[in-house]
Amino acid sequence: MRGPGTAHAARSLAWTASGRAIVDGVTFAVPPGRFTALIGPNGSGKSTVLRLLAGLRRPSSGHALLDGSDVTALKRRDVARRLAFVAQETVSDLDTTVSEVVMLGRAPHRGRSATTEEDIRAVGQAMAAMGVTALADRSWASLSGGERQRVNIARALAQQTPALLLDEPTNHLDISHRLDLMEMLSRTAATVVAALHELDLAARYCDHLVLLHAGRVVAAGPPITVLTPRLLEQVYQVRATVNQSPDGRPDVYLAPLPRTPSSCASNDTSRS
Ligand SMILES: Nc1ncnc2c1ncn2[C@@H]1O[C@H](COP(=O)(O)OP(=O)(O)OP(=O)(O)O)[C@@H](O)[C@H]1O
Repeated sequence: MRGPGTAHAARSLAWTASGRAIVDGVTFAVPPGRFTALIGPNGSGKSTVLRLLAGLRRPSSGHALLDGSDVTALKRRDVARRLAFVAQETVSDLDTTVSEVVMLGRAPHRGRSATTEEDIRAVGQAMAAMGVTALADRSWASLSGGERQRVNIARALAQQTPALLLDEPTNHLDISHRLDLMEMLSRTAATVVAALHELDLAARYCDHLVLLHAGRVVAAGPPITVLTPRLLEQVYQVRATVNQSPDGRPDVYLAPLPRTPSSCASNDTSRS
């Protein structure tokens, strides 16, 4: 185990919207101090489960546990001292500088009191970790998508929580920043839970995967047990070749399923 990260768990979690079960009977445990990815196709419920774990959504039934307590029963400030959440979308027209955005991560620690040396140190370290120090005085509105993503993650790091919950943190990042981020998340002592689309990165960097499909858990465990050709075909409708690398991690190669004559006919609109 890497460090003193928090323990999170979903117990029979359900969330319903407009009469539709979006998350349905989801149960899994997040190993403390490890890097867990929620994977699954678009609309499978990854963001919803992440928000339920963060206490940002109230389950229709079941429980999201943070160190054994129902997260919705805890005070927001207590939760914000224990977990930082990075959302998928960012507000685009904030009239504020990058260093002010990162300083927002200190709010759970300082409340309304004046900025301390510790706040300044935490903000500086977080900006350095995400390579955004040179952007400190830039206006948020002027940043590119990838720069905003890195600043948002810096804000979460400045919160100095024992857990990081991130919704598609690699969004907008170029390949080198993606790898740097995954490396950092795999090394931190904090518990990390991230919704991810890149199965190759999940295979290489994560300790634990939870595969979701239509709001339910299809499989959970170490990457080698979850990223199997059978499960990937069943959930993503792709053909997967999986080899085990010397370090025991899966090497995943994905290709489209061969098209059957009937699927070709139904997709071909040029003759109609
Ligand atoms: N407030 C809402 N009202 C109605 N439907 C919703 C609501 N929020 C989410 N959904 C639906 O719930 C399903 C799961 O959404 P969610 O964002 O959790 O999926 P996801 O796995 O994170 O998807 P993606 O990979 O596309 O980001 C989707 O079909 C979405 O349209």
